[in-house]
Amino acid sequence: MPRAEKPAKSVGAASEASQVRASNPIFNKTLGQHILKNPLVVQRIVEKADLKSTDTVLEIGPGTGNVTVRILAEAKKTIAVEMDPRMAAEIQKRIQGTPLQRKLDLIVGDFLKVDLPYFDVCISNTPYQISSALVFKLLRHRPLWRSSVLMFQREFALRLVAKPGDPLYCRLSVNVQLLAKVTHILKVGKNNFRPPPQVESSVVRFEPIQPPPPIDFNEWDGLVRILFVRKNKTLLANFKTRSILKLLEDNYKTFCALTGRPVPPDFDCKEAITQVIIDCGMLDQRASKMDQNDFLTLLNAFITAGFRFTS
Ligand SMILES: C[S@@+](CC[C@H](N)C(=O)[O-])C[C@H]1O[C@@H](n2cnc3c(N)ncnc32)[C@H](O)[C@@H]1O
Repeated sequence: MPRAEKPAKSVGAASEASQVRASNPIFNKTLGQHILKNPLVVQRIVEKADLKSTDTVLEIGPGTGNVTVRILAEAKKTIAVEMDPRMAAEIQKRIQGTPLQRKLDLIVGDFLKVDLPYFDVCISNTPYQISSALVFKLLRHRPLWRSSVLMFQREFALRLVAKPGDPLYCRLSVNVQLLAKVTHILKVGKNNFRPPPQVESSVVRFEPIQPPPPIDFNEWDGLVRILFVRKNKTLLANFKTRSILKLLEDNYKTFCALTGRPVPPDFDCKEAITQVIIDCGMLDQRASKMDQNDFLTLLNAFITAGFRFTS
């Protein structure tokens, strides 16, 4: 994987960032190349990342470097992963011979395929076509980082932050909120980009939950997937025999005992929840890995997904 050369130069000040101008390449829409042309939006994004001068920043898709030069001016080091070699050449040309050059480590490759190094903060005007995979790659990266400030298509951003009861609440919301605190921080209109995309955009800030919840993420995702796929089904219709209900009830009581959760007087939900647990191979001893908050998030997801709990 080629990396940018790093000749020794002195560290630059913030004002130098604005003097380093981009040229005008032909943009490839299939790679999501919509360059942020409004310096005020760039500034807001970088401000929201609360960078320290000691930080190593990961930038995904630096493009021609409009965001990169700002980050370079504030952080100790920037690792930028860019898939398009033409863009990588642009950014190298842009900072060549400036004090910013020695602080950039440019990786030319697909973000979804590269091994990520350590970083404190991630900032990106993301390529929207890989939004979901990008988010989960970041959230499952170890060691965990401090925060990420990322631009997405507006609807995707709203799904990230949606709460139970919101029509946009979905598997993505449940899974992301299990792993991070997510906040919508800025709406960005189409005209702030060149060329303008067809959709509106939003900036979202992530702070990972530390320590990460002690559950197997793939098992958890399996549960949530079933919740949303079976939307509007009557759960009791899924039970082949009534005898299974006794088994499920025992499982549920074990689960409550293990997690210190009182068994609710209205017991309808437990059948549904335990069924999901069983469907995913998470019998009582596996379920004990979930804590009460995880369980309640799951319960909320269940109800929001439109399950009816009676026959
Ligand atoms: C929306 S543009 C952002 C450009 C620049 N950061 C800005 O805001 O002006 C997305 C950038 O991500 C790059 N890109 C697309 N897919 C990528 C991938 N899988 N890995 C790394 N970079 C990618 C594109 O070439 C493009 O430069």
